[in-house]
Amino acid sequence: MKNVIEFQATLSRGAFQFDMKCAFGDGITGIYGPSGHGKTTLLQLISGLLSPDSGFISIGGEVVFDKAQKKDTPSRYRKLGFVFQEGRLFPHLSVEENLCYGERLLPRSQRQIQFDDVVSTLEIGHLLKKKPEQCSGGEQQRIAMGRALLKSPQLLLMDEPFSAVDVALREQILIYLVRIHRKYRIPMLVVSHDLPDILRLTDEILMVRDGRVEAFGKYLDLVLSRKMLPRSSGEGLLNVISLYVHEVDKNTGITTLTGEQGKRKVKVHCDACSEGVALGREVKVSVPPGDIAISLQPVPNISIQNQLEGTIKRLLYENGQVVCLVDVGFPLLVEVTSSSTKRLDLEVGMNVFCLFKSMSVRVCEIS
Ligand SMILES: Nc1ncnc2c1ncn2[C@@H]1O[C@H](COP(=O)(O)OP(=O)(O)OP(=O)(O)O)[C@@H](O)[C@H]1O
Repeated sequence: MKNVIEFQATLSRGAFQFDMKCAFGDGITGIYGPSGHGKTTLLQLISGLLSPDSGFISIGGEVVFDKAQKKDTPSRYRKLGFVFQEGRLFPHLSVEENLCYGERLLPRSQRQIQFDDVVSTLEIGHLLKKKPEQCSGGEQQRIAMGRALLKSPQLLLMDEPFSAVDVALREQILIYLVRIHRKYRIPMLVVSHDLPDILRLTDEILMVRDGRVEAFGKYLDLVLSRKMLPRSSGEGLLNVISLYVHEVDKNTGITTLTGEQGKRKVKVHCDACSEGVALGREVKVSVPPGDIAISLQPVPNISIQNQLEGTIKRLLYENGQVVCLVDVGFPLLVEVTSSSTKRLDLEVGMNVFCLFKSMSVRVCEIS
């Protein structure tokens, strides 16, 4: 995969020292880390809102900052779109004028993304004549995304796009972000301190701590290399699995999803799949590792519908909790207490059943 962004920069802000080197490809990368550790600073440096003390930044092959060459392209000339936490729309302009704001800075020849196309992708056509204050939080976020897209950017930067909205709207914003990425193939850097939100979008994660890159890679690799184990119980981890719609039972509302994993067919029941999802469609679902129980045998006469058989591949001990990686045809992370691990004599190589309710399976993306 070609790197779209090459980044190396230092910045001193009082006691806070920022020093990062990283490169990003054309997919979605989640920037994850605790509050105050430099996630926003990274985006601000890439966008030109802040100037590094030293370093080099290139976007899409174009050098936008090079301390040695005294080059520092002003933010408005960098080919990127920035979506802030709270949207930051111009209150005195209509939605339509807000959308056109970014586009207007571009010569016509460089406008690769069309206004009507963006309006229909983000479903904001009915809002065009309104003022931002007359729009809901989720609508304002979509307008901000539209404004960023209409700059025909080579890169989209999203700083906590979910934090100012409630849970239901978060889901919607996630869906629009995936839609934008699929349609326009613009690389995205998405900052969040909520790991599940990031994982619903991507498994490519840059972990930031103390102004530095703590780790960078695929989510499961980071977990298995112990770089991303929860520091406290209930924090963070999530299974995100791609499956296909196999059957929808209209009477019970239960959807059966399947995945062809090697020679095995794995079935997962879920009751959150929206009506009208066509058979055969690919869906991404999430299951929290803490919602999964381990049993040594299948359990008959129980309401729990999902009982996936698999083999324990790894046991990772952290803070009295155990994260167990079970291969059920796909890798499944399961959180168990260390006392249960002892009681069941769980070991690598054992055959087990992973039990979880259909209600624990949440759909996070329908392709
Ligand atoms: N304008 C500023 N002047 C001086 N220091 C600042 C300024 N803005 C932020 N900082 C400091 O820089 C550090 C990194 O801040 P940054 O906003 O990048 O963190 P973050 O990881 O994005 O946090 P959050 O998740 O809370 O947004 C913090 O210690 C913060 O106090």
